Amino acid sequence: MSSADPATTASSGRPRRFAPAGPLKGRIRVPGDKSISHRSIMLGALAVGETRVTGLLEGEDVLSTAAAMRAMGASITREADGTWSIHGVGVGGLLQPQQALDMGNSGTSTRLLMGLVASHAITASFIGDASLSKRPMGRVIEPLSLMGADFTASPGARGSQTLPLMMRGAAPAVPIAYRLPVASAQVKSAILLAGLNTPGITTVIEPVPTRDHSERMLKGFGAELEVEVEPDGTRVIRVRGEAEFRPQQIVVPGDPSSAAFFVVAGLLVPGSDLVIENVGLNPTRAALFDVLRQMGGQIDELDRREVGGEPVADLHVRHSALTGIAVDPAVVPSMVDEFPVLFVAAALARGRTVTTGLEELRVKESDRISAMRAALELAGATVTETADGLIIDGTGGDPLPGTPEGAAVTTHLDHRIAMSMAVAGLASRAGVEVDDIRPIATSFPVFESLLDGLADT
Ligand SMILES: O=C(O)C1=C[C@@H](OP(=O)(O)O)[C@@H](O)[C@H](O)C1
Ligand SMILES: C=C(OP(=O)(O)O)C(=O)O
Repeated sequence: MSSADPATTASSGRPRRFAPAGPLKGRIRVPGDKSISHRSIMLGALAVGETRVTGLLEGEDVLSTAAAMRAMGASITREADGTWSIHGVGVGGLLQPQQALDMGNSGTSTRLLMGLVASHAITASFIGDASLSKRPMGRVIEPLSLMGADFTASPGARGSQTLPLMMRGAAPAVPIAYRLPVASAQVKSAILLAGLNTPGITTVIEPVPTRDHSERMLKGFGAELEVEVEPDGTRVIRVRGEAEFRPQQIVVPGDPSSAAFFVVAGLLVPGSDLVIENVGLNPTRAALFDVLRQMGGQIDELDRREVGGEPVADLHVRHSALTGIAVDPAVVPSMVDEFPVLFVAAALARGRTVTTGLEELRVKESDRISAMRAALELAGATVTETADGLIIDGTGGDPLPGTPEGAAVTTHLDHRIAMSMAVAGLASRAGVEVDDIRPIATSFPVFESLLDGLADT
């Protein structure tokens, strides 16, 4: 979604009603993992020679990353069979972009690319859509400024720590040892990426583990990176700068955050029995499936294997009677994007589900705690909002009433609210009207066609 596109205003959204469905049956394959796709393009763009990527997610967020890396000198093309070919510029070789980098709706693109630019002698302006322009960038501005980068708020910014922002990188940048004040893989990755072109050793101290795709992939490309785990679980990640990258052949596994919508739909819609193939199950990502199993969800892993250095399995999901639980806040980073759809599962469970420790959800594409409270209430669920989560009293398996005639849930340019409420619609009596489904294309462009295909069979 281009930030220059006037259609990004909520008033001109594309609405859709998601109607109750019959059993979901069959086999589907969800697109590639968004986090891994972003990183394949960024790291491929730093390797001299050809990196080939199969299974890349061709969602708008990843395409924003690709456009930005092209603007900074990489050659990135898609071949007819869907393989992506990347010829990079070498670590330290990024070129001055001639135009503002349009990050669309993507926080990952913005924060990770700021990391890359921070240790190059280039200046870049970052712009984004209305949702991204509200999101906090102070969390990367602080460490990257310590490394020597300089940030200037542009006219029109809401504050000094939101887009549009102009940044001037520093070469040489200064290596830092930085303790993450917030559990964020984006902040961790921004610092590690900045460290690649920084002399010496850059250290990130991570008290609460977050997704580790950057660490895995940086090692694969040849960076000298080590992770030390302290007795209390704190991870100390060190990367040596002035790295030389070897181009890679990357196979991107299916995105567990996209599979999540079909897993919950399969659990909630009576009679469903489906297999979702090739789902990435990296332990730093897969906590939703464990939580749903604790609630009584029948989710079996078939043919567990490795794809592109990540654990993968096919997930067999059957309709299940769910029971509410208190979700352990320790799992939050390993399912941070899956809470909106977990709330939908909770709305149909028997008894109460309590979630805590979700402050970070308030600074995603929307405030996902309050957006989901409002959306579920409109669909007839019983929900209480707290400072750091939702308390949901489920129906015990009965469908939700659905949205009243003439009313639609508001998605606030947030793909995960739109898809979660689509799932709620399948498990409702009257259907759920969603005000704007266009944001779904940021992470899951084939969501509707997969859903409609399953419901037809
Ligand atoms: O590093 C990544 O690829 C991501 C990290 C998470 O964000 P935070 O680091 O802000 O938690 C997640 O919400 C986002 O969808 C993707
Ligand atoms: C938070 C998300 O993405 P990003 O931060 O990249 O916009 C998401 O996909 O749910």
